[in-house]
Amino acid sequence: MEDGMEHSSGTEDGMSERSGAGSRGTLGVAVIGTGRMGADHVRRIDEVISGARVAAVVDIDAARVKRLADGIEGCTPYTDPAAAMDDPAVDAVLIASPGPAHEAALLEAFARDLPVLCEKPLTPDAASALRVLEAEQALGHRRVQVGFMRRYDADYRSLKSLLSQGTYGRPLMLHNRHRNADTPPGFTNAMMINDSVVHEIDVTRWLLDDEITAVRVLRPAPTGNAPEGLSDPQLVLFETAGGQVVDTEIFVNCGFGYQVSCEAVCEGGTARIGDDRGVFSNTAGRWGGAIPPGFVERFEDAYDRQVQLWVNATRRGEVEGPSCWDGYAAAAVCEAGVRAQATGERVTVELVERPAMYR
Ligand SMILES: NC(=O)c1ccc[n+]([C@@H]2O[C@H](COP(=O)([O-])OP(=O)(O)OC[C@H]3O[C@@H](n4cnc5c(N)ncnc54)[C@H](O)[C@@H]3O)[C@@H](O)[C@H]2O)c1
Ligand SMILES: O[C@H]1[C@H](O)[C@@H](O)[C@H](O)[C@@H](O)[C@H]1O
Repeated sequence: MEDGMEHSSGTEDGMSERSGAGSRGTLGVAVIGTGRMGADHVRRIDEVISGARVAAVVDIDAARVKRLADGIEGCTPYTDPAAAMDDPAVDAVLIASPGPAHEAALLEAFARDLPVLCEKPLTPDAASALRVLEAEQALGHRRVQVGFMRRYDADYRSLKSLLSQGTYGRPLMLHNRHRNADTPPGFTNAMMINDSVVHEIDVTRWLLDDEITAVRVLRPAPTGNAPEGLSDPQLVLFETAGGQVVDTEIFVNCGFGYQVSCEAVCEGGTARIGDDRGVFSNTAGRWGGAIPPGFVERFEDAYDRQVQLWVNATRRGEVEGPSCWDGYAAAAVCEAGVRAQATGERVTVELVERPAMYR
């Protein structure tokens, strides 16, 4: 299989510099944060991914990591990320703690020159993302792949290749829809941008190969299904440096399931992904298909491919995929988006000059 997803012992090529990794032939991963996403990555590395194993699990919830580690051979539980990274069985780190905890874990990984797959967002604001970007530059080489997993989804990859090949001519606009059935407790207006729209920020930059320069947010009358204080849905508008306009409907309490779609409007036609997944049926005077309940089901293949390609690249001693620059640029757009949301104004995005390491 192209991405090396089948179970096999794999070949031994260029592992991380941590002693012992090469001779074991399998990448020992510490998963930091074992909640919804981290526990799913633990299962994925344990059951799906080839060439890697879960060497350590880390969470501030000691009982949780003990339970998880008990079910995995050779896996040690930790409550302190730094202690896990000092474990000689750990060659690489997957960060799946909440966004505000990412910076500290990233800096600990840099201090040990360990490769990292960091769940989105890189960090929750532009200043901390810039500190991470500068710390990685100080190492002199890339260490981080950011978990913008939509870049690994088959539909998004098809759309990207249509746009790159110019099949429909120059792209003029993107129309995105991003709907979640409901939100976890404590979900805020800022999280609608930082946690949810951050995916559209990344796919916009990636699909159009351009930076986002300004953001506006419109807030229609909210649904009665949203928790008190949450302005849901919202319409987020981006302008790009090349003059394209991108709209994103973010609706995180739509109630009926998980839907993500993207339509590119180009000079010579349009291309749309995300509407037609799975079995299409006709029965009892109705037609239609199923809507996945959540992101885990919708993007399962993308998460698998993202982690497998990270493991493959890491074992070759390389770093691929979304970079700290992508994480920083997304954080800067998010920050502008949160300001635009609060003020109703058009807010411009300020970026530092792109360092040579990320060109
Ligand atoms: N790519 C995606 O589609 C996707 C989907 C969901 C979540 N995420 C991202 O994954 C990350 C985790 O989200 P989640 O939904 O799993 O959150 P969660 O709240 O379910 O889990 C977070 C876990 O981290 C632990 N934790 C908190 N602080 C910690 C620290 N300092 N060190 C170690 N562990 C700590 C918590 O105890 C909890 O078990 C976030 O960055 C989130 O944005 C990505
Ligand atoms: O953290 C999650 C995750 O990133 C999902 O992919 C997204 O659809 C949700 O809106 C967000 O809350």
